[in-house]
Amino acid sequence: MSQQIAFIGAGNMASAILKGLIKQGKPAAQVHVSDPDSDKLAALSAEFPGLNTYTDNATCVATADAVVLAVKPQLMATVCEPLLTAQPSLADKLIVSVAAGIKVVRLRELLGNAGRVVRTMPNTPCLIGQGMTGLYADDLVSDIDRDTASELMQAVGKTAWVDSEAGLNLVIAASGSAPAYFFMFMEAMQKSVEAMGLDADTARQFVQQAAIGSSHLAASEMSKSFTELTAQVTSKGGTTAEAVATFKEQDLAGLVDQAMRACVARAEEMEQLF
Ligand SMILES: NC(=O)C1=CN([C@@H]2O[C@H](COP(=O)(O)OP(=O)(O)OC[C@H]3O[C@@H](n4cnc5c(N)ncnc54)[C@H](OP(=O)(O)O)[C@@H]3O)[C@@H](O)[C@H]2O)C=CC1
Ligand SMILES: O=C(O)[C@@H]1CCC=N1
Repeated sequence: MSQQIAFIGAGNMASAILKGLIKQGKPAAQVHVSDPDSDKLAALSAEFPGLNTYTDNATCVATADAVVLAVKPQLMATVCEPLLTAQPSLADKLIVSVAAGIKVVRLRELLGNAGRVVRTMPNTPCLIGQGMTGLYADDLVSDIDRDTASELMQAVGKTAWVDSEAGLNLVIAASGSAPAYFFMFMEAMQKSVEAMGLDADTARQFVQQAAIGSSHLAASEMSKSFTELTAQVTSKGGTTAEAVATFKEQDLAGLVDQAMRACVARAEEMEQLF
């Protein structure tokens, strides 16, 4: 990717993607990033000499071929407004949004009918190159632009396209927000064994490594369903069976379903708000 890429916002997601790109060999001089926080920009510049940093978004996008919008959804309209008059026009650039709950049609409206808009939904494991990003674009977006967006997000993990925009809200529930669910589950496990007598560091080490090992096992055994992988652990009359029975009695699956549906409902609500 020999293009000039601009990031609006230097927060978690933008800095993860730009770091991934530069670590993959993209010259820092081809990367531009803007943020109101000059300390954040200085830290990135120190890490990546040659990186172009700005506190003015319009200047940041001026020479860019692709612009990554990585601000909070609540701020998107405010951030886009001054870009409407940017020269050259954003209509000539590929726009990649990482924001939850802002549809392509709204992004186009905010950006003066810019046609080349790709929506993406990454997750925080992008920070260590282990992310998963869902992408969506409509028929107005060319294969070349789709490839550029895929390449961009592959700098920080795996990617998959969804063929309807509503599918991206399901990606939020399944992947974008999902690290939080796993961390909460791990924390609950850690707290429980701590309460029963294990020290905090040891508890974390065991819970964390169990999660890492289980994820890798699932990924290396794609022919097995999660039910089959659970059965592999569950000895008849043994310990796991008791834990699994408790989860079933308390309807863990129902609780997870409720949480996932709440996540999707909020994404849909945000589509009306921002
Ligand atoms: N966090 C996550 O797990 C995921 C987030 N997303 C999406 O990514 C987007 C960014 O989230 P995330 O990276 O977590 O958020 P962060 O708050 O870490 O990053 C947003 C950045 O935008 C900066 N900013 C604020 N105002 C402006 C402005 N006017 N111009 C330029 N930059 C500005 C913020 O600066 P300051 O802090 O100084 O206000 C901050 O550095 C959101 O839209 C979210 O929906 C998508 C998938 C996962
Ligand atoms: O919570 C959020 O709205 C964002 C989108 C997915 C993860 N974080």
